[in-house]
Amino acid sequence: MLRVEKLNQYYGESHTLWDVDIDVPQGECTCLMGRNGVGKTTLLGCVMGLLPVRSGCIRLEDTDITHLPADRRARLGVGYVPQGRQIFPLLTVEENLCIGLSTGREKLKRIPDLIFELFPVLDEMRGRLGGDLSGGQQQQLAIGRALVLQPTLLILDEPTEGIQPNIVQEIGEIIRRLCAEMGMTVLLVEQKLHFTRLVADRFTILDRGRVVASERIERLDEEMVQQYLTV
Ligand SMILES: Nc1ncnc2c1ncn2[C@@H]1O[C@H](COP(=O)(O)OP(=O)(O)OP(=O)(O)O)[C@@H](O)[C@H]1O
Repeated sequence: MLRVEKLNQYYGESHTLWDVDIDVPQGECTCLMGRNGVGKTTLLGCVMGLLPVRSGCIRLEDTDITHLPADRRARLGVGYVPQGRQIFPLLTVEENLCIGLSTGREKLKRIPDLIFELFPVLDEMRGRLGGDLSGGQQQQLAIGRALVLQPTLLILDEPTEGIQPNIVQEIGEIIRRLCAEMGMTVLLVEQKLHFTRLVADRFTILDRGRVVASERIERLDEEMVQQYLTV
């Protein structure tokens, strides 16, 4: 579904991603892992079209998207939930959800019922300001807002960061449903190991901008955890 090949990225003269290859199969959840600063968010930024790449290739199904602007990628079905959620605190829940409607692949007129089915709390809080929601509810809103565009590939950057455990569990179950029941493809950055083992089918570990492991999640062993993930 998504294939990144020999990707190199620089911030100025600083070489950040080195010949990165990653394969994200259709209908599965792939987790990008690694310690702080290894390049996970940078890689997501490249896939989303928010950062230019120096060389290499990014393919979405049969389309080479390496040099397409971010809005074209969104229209091709790439949804993004950024780190820190970035919801609009002074807009209501409903207004936050509506933001993406007109930029979708088809011009959608209303928020799909699925969003409120997945996140009943957003239905209950439609009229409340985004800024009044708890951190967990804001994360649900950010995921809901990305789903309004009905993406085929959903990208999430640390969706459980700073969130209470019961909502972490709920978000995990929703990601599983998106893949298993709706055939959505998910690429996620996550640091919490137990959450990763719960939701991911596959993992890729980055270390200092390079891919050092790419396997099915059952193959994530203690040695890799110690070598590349433990701080
Ligand atoms: N805008 C920027 N300009 C220059 N260097 C940057 C910029 N953003 C990130 N970096 C550097 O690029 C490297 C990779 O950062 P990145 O945020 O992609 O890592 P990460 O694995 O997502 O880390 P974290 O888990 O802390 O979010 C780091 O050394 C970081 O300092």
